Amino acid sequence: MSDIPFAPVILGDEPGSFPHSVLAERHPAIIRQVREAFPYGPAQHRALDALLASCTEGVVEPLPADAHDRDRWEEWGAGAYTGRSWFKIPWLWSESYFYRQLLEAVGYFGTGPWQGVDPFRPFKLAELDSPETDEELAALDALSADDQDRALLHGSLWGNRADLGFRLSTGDAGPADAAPGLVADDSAALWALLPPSGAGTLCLIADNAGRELIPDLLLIAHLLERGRIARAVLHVKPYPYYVSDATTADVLDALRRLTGAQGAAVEYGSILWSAMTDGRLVLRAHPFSSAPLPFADLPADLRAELATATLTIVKGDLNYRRLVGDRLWPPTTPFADVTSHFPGPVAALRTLKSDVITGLTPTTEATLTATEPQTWRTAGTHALIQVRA
Ligand SMILES: O=P(O)(O)OC[C@@]1(O)O[C@H](CO)[C@@H](O)[C@@H]1O
Repeated sequence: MSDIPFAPVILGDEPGSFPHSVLAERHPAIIRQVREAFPYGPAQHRALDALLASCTEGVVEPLPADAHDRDRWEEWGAGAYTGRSWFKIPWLWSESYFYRQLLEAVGYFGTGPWQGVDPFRPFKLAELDSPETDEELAALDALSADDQDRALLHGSLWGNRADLGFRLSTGDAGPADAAPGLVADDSAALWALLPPSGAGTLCLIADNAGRELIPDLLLIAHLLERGRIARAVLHVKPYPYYVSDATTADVLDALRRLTGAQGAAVEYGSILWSAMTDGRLVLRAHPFSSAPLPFADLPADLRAELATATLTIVKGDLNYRRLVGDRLWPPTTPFADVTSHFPGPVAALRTLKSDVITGLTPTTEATLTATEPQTWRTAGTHALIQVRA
């Protein structure tokens, strides 16, 4: 990465900027929603009050002395950021730490009865049970064999619009815009890495549960069934994160949703069920998956594992920020340059929901800037498929 231009790390300290609005508005809204979603007791409400005060007007507070992951967070930078304003440290770090502290407040990591209760589960289940999910599953019945590659890839890509944290503060994404929906499309390179009769392994670093995870699972089932891969490793979060990020429990809920559906969805569900049973589909919930750090800092074990993959698909906006670095790159910075640290071939499937962007052509950047100067980076109305082989 030495010959690529310097780009500043994104902070949340500029009023009016997207990162500032996430810290100042989205996080308080998430605390409010979580508070209303469960009959939490007085101690949990007090802890949520304290988190609200800390994250809006206060400073980063340390984890409890006996927190199981206190040392890990020290390694991830807690020593440097404790005592500082949430707005004046890297935005990626602030956001991740917010979710860690929110789980602390509701007792997720405690030894009491709320241990392991996902504060976002009601939102995730509502989405999984929605009529939109029914429609998306029913649409599988109409897919011809020739359409499946493209439709399932695009289903997984645009499924990334279904992000509950995003919708909490903005409402659903709007209609398609003047500039093309796809701002970069390396799908030919992606398919070239996954030829029929492939014996390789796909790693998919998942993003959201529900209406994003279902199409991710459908894509995996399709690739296994078509023989484009022999094995898949699905990386999920070790604990609830960014409201809707997928955990193991969410994968199981999604799988049950498929097997309990009708038509083609059931067949996809049973492909996945048997692949999990016989070891062709493996789940991983590595602690680094919810680390506040870019993928350039992958720990050695995860780096070695991803190095063996035929292809790693990195889903979603947050994972894109971690893949290329959460920095204000010039939009035409080559994607291959900013992902040269990654241990193997990598594809990003992402709808644009934050300021980070790389790999655009000058023409695409100019069109977007001219037609949608305020919104193209963050509104979730554009998407990209970028590949570094
Ligand atoms: O990773 P995802 O689900 O696609 O998006 C996560 C997101 O909604 O959260 C961040 C702001 O909180 C942004 O990176 C992005 O807009």
